Amino acid sequence: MKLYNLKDPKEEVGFLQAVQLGLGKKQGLFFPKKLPILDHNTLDHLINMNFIDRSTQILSYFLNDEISLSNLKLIVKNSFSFQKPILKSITKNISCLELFHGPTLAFKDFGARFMAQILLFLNTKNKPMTILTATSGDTGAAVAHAFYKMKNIQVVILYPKGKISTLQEKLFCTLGHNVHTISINGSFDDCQNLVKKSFNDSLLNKKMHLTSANSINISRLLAQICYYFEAFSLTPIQHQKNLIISVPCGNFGNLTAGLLAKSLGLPIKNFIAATNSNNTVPNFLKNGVWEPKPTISTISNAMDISQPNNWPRVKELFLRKKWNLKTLKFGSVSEKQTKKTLKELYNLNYISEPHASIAYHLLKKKIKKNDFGLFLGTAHPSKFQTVVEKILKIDLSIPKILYMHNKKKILSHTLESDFQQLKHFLLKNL
Ligand SMILES: Cc1ncc(COP(=O)(O)O)c(C=O)c1O
Ligand SMILES: N[C@@H](CCOP(=O)(O)O)C(=O)O
Repeated sequence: MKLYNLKDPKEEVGFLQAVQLGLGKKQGLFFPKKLPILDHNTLDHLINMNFIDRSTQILSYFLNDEISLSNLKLIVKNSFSFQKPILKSITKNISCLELFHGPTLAFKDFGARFMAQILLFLNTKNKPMTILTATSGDTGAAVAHAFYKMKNIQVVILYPKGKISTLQEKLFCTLGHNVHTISINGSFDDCQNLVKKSFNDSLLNKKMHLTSANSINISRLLAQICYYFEAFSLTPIQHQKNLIISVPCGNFGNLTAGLLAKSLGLPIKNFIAATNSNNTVPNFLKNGVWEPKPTISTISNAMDISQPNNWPRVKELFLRKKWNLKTLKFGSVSEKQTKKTLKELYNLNYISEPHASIAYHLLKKKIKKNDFGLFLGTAHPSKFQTVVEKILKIDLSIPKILYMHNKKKILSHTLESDFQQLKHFLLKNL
């Protein structure tokens, strides 16, 4: 697959090169030159396949010029070697697609583990690499666990100090070995900007061979396409033609993957881009003005992002497919409404968490009479134990992985949101 740089379209790279580079020149994102389209028969056939075989097939439409089908199958098998997505019925016409049954209890496991397997496949020449990643809570753990103790790989994770949940922090900041965690006095957007500045620094790049495991990296997004096909396949057949998917959005990687699935031909009727009060995209879709404001801290902390990184990819896809951006549904949900919705879901016998509740609220608001709606369950409620227990006035049972990590000591360093400080730290300690 050839990809071009959205900021400098003359820069073209292959997929394996894009994975290693992360970002292109001028901090531009890579985007596929060709967007495969599947015919009805192929789609029907795919929908009836099992998750691993289908995912291999889907990824092969993009990657068959660089990875053989048998290698790809092995990569996919090793990446998605955990519980596949589950559909939980909430009301007559709304279900939750739970994507949080992987090793770190969030949807990020799909993309992070796929990227790790791709690098493992590539790393035949024992070339050392440093994975530099920013997290607002869940990417950090998924990346740390996917690359933990991997030969020739160092992982550096930046996160906003005091702005992620305790259990999220424990899950990736207690590992040690090749996983280095740094809490930054700032927001997630500050962390993401530090990552981008590092890519621009020739000394850091030369010494550390940097790449990113954020959704900047195209490998993350390709892997995430696969569970949209699973969502479709799990949807009762009579509802498949009226399927609406509500996506809780932060960096907009998940929505981009869903739109890529649609661009392949998966007949998803509509998407809802659901944000918390960090509403740069809803405001843009409303009035056409791109005006990121300072990041606001909310109880859906993993979505506290005001400069969503993948928006240029969403815009490019709409342009390339000649889709009208006005057809994308959207909304921003307040803290008060998020809490109210979490209680509402609980009264429907479903324990959720703030991110998915935001998606559910907007889905309920926008769904039409004959539609069938899915909202994405992006993280396990127990990752937000304190908040969920306080709002619902219940005790949550905690999965073993969180319980084990919670007993361990946090190993993070703290830095200011200052590139020179970070650069000095990296050159000295890694
Ligand atoms: C639990 C949860 N929900 C939603 C999101 C938003 O996803 P995206 O950044 O792909 O828009 C994130 C983080 O990204 C998350 O961790
Ligand atoms: N919400 C994310 C933020 C980073 O998003 P990514 O998809 O670009 O890695 C997180 O949990 O860290």
